[in-house]
This record gives sequence, C-alpha cells and structure tokens, in this order.
Amino acid sequence: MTDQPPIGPLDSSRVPRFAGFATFARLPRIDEVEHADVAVVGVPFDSGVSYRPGARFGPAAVREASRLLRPYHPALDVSPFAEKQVVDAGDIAVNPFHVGEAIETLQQEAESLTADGTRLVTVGGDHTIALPLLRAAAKKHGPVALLHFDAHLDTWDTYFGEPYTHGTPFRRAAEEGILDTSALSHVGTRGPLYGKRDLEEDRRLGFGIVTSGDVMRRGVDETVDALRQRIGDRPLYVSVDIDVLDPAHAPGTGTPEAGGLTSRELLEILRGLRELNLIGADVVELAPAYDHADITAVAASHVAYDLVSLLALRKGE
Ligand SMILES: N=C(N)NCCCC(=O)O
Ligand SMILES: [Zn+2]
Ligand SMILES: [Zn+2]
Repeated sequence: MTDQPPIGPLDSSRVPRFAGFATFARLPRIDEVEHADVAVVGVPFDSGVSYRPGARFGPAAVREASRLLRPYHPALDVSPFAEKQVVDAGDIAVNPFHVGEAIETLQQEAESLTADGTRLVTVGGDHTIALPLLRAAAKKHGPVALLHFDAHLDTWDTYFGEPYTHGTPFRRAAEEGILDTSALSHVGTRGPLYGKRDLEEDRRLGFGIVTSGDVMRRGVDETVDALRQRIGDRPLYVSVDIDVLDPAHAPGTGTPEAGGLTSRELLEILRGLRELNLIGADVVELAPAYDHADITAVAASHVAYDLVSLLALRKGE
C-alpha cells in the first residue's frame, strides 16, 4: 500500500481524448500501479451465444466509447478515479474454442485479480461469463445477492444439451449454491418465452421479477425501493445484460427484444443502489457489429462508469 494519491485518467484538456491508448476512461493499466481498488477488465468471449455472435468485440468497443467519460459523477457526487485507484486490467484471454476451459480460466483469473481486495467491473463478452465471475465472488464473500438486468431470464437449463451457454448461467449458479436465494432479482425482462414453465422454474430457483413493463408503470423510485429492501446489506453482485435496454437504446446486441428500458431508466436505477454492499459487477452482450453510431457502446461505457462509481463510493477500504 502507498500513501500516494491514485493515478487518474489522462487529462483531456492536455492530451486530446481521441489520442493515445484506449484504456477504459483513459485510466492507467493495472501494471502501472502498486494496488488497484477497482479494475475494469474485459472478457472478449462469445462462444456461448444462441443467436447473433460478436460480443467478443464488446470490450474494445467499450474502451473506445469510454474516452469521453469525465472524472466527476454529479448524480452520485463522487470523483471515482480520485476516491479510489481505478485501473484497466486489460482482457482475460480465454479459449474461444472450448467453453468449459474458458469458464475455468476466467474463474481462476477473476480469483487472482481479486485476491488482495480489488473489485471487478467486467466487460463482456456474452452472458456465459457471469457464472465463473459469480463463482469467484462467492468464494470470497459466500453466496451473493444477485441483481440481474436483462431482457432474458438466463435461467434456462440447456441448449443443444449444453449446460454452459449465455442463456443458462443463473440456473447453474443457483444449482451450485453460490447465490443467496433470498435476494435474487431480474429487472427488465420481457418478450416471448418457451413456455409458462420457464417462469415457474425461475421462481423455484428463488428469483423475483420486475419486468420492463413493471419499471414503466411503477417508475424508478418505487423500483429502487423494492430492490433495496430485498437486497439489504447482503454482498451484492450486479449483472447488466445490455439487451435490458430497448433496441432503440441498444441495437448492438445479439438477442434484441422490443419494449425495453431506456438508458436513462437503467442509469437511474443503478444510481439508486448507492450504499449497498456491492462487491462486483459485469456489463455483457454488447455486440458492436450491430451497433449504429456507437449507441450501445456509449450506453455500456456509461453503465460501466456508474458501476465503477458505486464501487468507489464504498467507505473505509
Ligand atoms: N443472455 C442473452 N442475452 N440471451 C439469452 C437468449 C437465450 C435464447 O436464445 O433463448
Ligand atoms: Zn439478454
Ligand atoms: Zn443475458
């Protein structure tokens, strides 16, 4: 540990923000600091998808879009990069030809990155990666509360007989006992399912659902109140599938569904999570090939910035 103030991002009034290396928010790399409090890490992996591929290019697109982020977050009243040492930890390069091996590698790398207390905001990558990230989180903190923003439940059982896919991470996690089943919520779900049974099985695993329509009818404040009550002070992992946003707000994703949240609603709900016991988070399913004018990449970079800011607000660490 050092008494030095954190190394911040490049100053955009001195070095044009469109110049230089594309680390997240133009922050230092992990190897440039002695200790990182918060690390943004990419997982360029999309071998678990059931429809359009391309999320392997998500981390690079988020880094590019994050060049415009500024150091002060007015809605949360925090300067995350001054409060904590935040870094870009690069990418965890996993095997694109072997889902099982990729999951093992990712779990190990996440465990070693967090071994001395660093908290991760992981940028995917498809939703398969949430399982090893949750395993690593639970190894450290015990079973975690999960707040899952997504158009989809992702508690399906198998695809083509395969248990590890982007539609199944949370069923596997529940089966493995790494989730605190008293505090599991999906937010923003919508769209057609395979059958009513999907919902029954999801409920049996312990999930509560706030659909996209519920958010619209109840509004952000009531939604946040209900989520905060359910979560309490449990260790909380937040997983954001960018397809929770309406395709108008996030066209760049592999399994888009009509009728989603606005980016404003999502960011406002995230800001409502301040002072909860957030231990880690991910933003997944950004597939830049289907994006237009970086709409989705900008949204994902802002979501990542909000998650970093929530972690930076943690006291006494
Ligand atoms: N996790 C995401 N984005 N999508 C899951 C979709 C599963 C399906 O194809 O039914
Ligand atoms: Zn989804
Ligand atoms: Zn998902």
